[in-house]
Amino acid sequence: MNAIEAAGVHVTLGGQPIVRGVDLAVPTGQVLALLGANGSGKSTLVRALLGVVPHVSGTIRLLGAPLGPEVSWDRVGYVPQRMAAAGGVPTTALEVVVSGMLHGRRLRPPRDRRPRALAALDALGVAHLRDRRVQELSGGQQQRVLIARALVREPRLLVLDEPTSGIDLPTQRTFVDTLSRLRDTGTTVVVVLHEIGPFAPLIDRSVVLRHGRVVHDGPPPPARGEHGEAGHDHTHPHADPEPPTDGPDLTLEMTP
Ligand SMILES: Nc1ncnc2c1ncn2[C@@H]1O[C@H](COP(=O)(O)OP(=O)(O)OP(=O)(O)O)[C@@H](O)[C@H]1O
Repeated sequence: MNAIEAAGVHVTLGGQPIVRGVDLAVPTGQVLALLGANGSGKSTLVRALLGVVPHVSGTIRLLGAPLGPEVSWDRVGYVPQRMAAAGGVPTTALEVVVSGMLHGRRLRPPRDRRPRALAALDALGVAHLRDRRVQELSGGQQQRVLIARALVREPRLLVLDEPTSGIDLPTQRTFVDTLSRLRDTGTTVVVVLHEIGPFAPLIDRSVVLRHGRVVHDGPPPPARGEHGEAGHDHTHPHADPEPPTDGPDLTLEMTP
């Protein structure tokens, strides 16, 4: 079975086409890296796949069910790129992680919530921050709390949007180890990255977006330091050049 099955997905934001006809089938247990320049549509695509932003056309299935209430959301973990403003409500790191155990059909956290949340924080090296307000944590610390919130669900599908931005290298390695263990249990992982970096040993497949379209789908590009190899320029955080804005796409894509 495919953990994600998307066909012909188009997303429009602010009147602009951002995702332009993406087909993506991710088999259960695969670890897929989604790469592309800034603005190429990576975040928008994963948000559409999870129903966070609407798609204007195409079909999406997650864990075998059409996007909607039939999806087993309790088994889907999502780490957004940034922590949404908590609206001034004081929330501790532990409370944020406990919230990861809630979903539409379980509005009360399980009895063992505290040890489970603490174990998840500990796996990311931030157990000592459990009682701190997340608003007062650094960006990297907040990011680790968000990852812990996604892991505590024991997801079958885990989607991470640039999870290691603002996280130091030793912690990135610890996180990659945690992900390896998840992969060994058959979890499907989709991770948006700028650089494959320490993730290299984990990645089974890479998909590169450009102007909201898939321009590469296959083995991961070579690691850093191999400049000049095919695919190299797509994996760096340069801005995606302005896409063609009018007329039939095909013609304009070919305009020099
Ligand atoms: N809510 C929105 N309204 C209008 N345009 C948007 C909105 N959100 C994103 N965009 C535009 O969509 C394009 C793709 O953005 P997206 O965040 O998906 O790219 P990305 O590949 O994830 O980039 P980055 O690597 O910088 O995170 C950008 O040009 C962005 O300005």
